[in-house]
Amino acid sequence: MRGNVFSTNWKNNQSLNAMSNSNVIFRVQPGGSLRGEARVPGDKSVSHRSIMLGSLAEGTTRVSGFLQAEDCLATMNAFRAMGVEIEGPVEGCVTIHGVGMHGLKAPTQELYLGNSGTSMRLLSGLLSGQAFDSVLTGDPSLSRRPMKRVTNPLREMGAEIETTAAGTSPLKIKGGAKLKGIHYDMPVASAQVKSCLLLAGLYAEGETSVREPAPTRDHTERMLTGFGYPVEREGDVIKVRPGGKLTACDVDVPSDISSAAFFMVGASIAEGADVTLKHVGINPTRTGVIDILKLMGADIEIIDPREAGGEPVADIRIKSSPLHGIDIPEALVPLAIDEFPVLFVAAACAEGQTRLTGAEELRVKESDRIQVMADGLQILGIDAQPTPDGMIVQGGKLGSGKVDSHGDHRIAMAFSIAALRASGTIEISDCANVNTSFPIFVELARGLGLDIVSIEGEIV
Ligand SMILES: O=C(O)C1=C[C@@H](OP(=O)(O)O)[C@@H](O)[C@H](O)C1
Ligand SMILES: C=C(OP(=O)(O)O)C(=O)O
Repeated sequence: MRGNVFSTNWKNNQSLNAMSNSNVIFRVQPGGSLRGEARVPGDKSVSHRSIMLGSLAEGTTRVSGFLQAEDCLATMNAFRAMGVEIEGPVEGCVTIHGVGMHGLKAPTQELYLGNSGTSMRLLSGLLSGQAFDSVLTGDPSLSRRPMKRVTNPLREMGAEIETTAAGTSPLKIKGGAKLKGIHYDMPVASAQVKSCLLLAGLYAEGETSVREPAPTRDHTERMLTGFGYPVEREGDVIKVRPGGKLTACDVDVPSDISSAAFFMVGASIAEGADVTLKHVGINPTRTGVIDILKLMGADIEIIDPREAGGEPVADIRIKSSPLHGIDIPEALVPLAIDEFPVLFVAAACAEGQTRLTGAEELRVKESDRIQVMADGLQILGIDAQPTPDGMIVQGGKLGSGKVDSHGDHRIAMAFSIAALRASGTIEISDCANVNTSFPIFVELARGLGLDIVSIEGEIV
């Protein structure tokens, strides 16, 4: 069985991906404003977890608001390849026929996870506890991202995982390892590492506990609880024990605050803007972007806070407002970790200096988000100085020019938003990966008033 899994040709998957990555260029005309109401697509983190826990549950889980984007579809395909029957997605609805904690089947080929760090890191924990072998692969960006942060503690638990010499994927996970619970003090504040270990802990002997150095998104803990699996939290330590079961339930996925963030910044910086974003997840472990923008002077109103599917949600109204530079409090960094590309754009449009520190994690995302954003802002005429763990940005006048997103969805969308305050056209290359988290970005942004088009370009 193992030979079978390990010998399949993962390069096939890679070349398929390379073909679909033709140079999609976003061309955005300067100025204009954003007005109206919109519902951005479902939360990526919650969507991934709904597939994982729904698959391991007993019974049928119905998910609504599921993010139909490449990253979450990669997770879905992985579970289908392990024998789980999943219907959809159709208009955000997915039906998962759970197979129970021990019902996954050996995949007959490598599990290709595209661009998705969340899929790879969470699955590495879950698969370490299975009886069968598996191999996890990804696209060139994911294949460069650090995996020792999960493989080291998993090996401490008894997992048998092979990586490249650099500690990157492919991850070859040997089935049948006897896992034992450990206590792990996480050196970085990472929800992916925490979730990986908690999922491995469901299959380990004894207690698994994880200490987070700062609060990180807690969707795994909330959703495990929602599926009836006991999770304990004592201060900054989260604990699970084996032997429980997951019971299928309905999951209502809120809109992704990380996608909403582009329009929060856009509406703040554009003259005369007034935007309401509907049904956005406002889990306190995700709302750093609201806190940071408010500290910069943004006009943000939280309307009708309520609960949906175990997660707090609200409508969010943002009106244009002059922003000023701040020193971003380090405690907010993990709570806004995916929002810094667009927050750097806010900083470029703010009066005075904005300083980010304590954010070295940004260097190991889909791209080096510190360097890539600083390079692009400099091309647009902004004084943006990268530092090892952040950036110093002097607010100024955004010009025009051609910038490279380096295949990073959040960089592509952040520079699109910058056009609202630019003096000329901004052209962004390598934007195909916007499909990983926000496939309807161009359409939705146009609906709110951004003058953006997506064109096929030559690969130079
Ligand atoms: O757990 C998750 O769903 C995520 C955690 C974060 O990564 P880290 O855990 O690496 O900070 C975030 O950047 C990513 O987009 C999604
Ligand atoms: C970092 C991100 O995702 P992932 O780690 O899942 O690739 C992101 O979406 O910004």
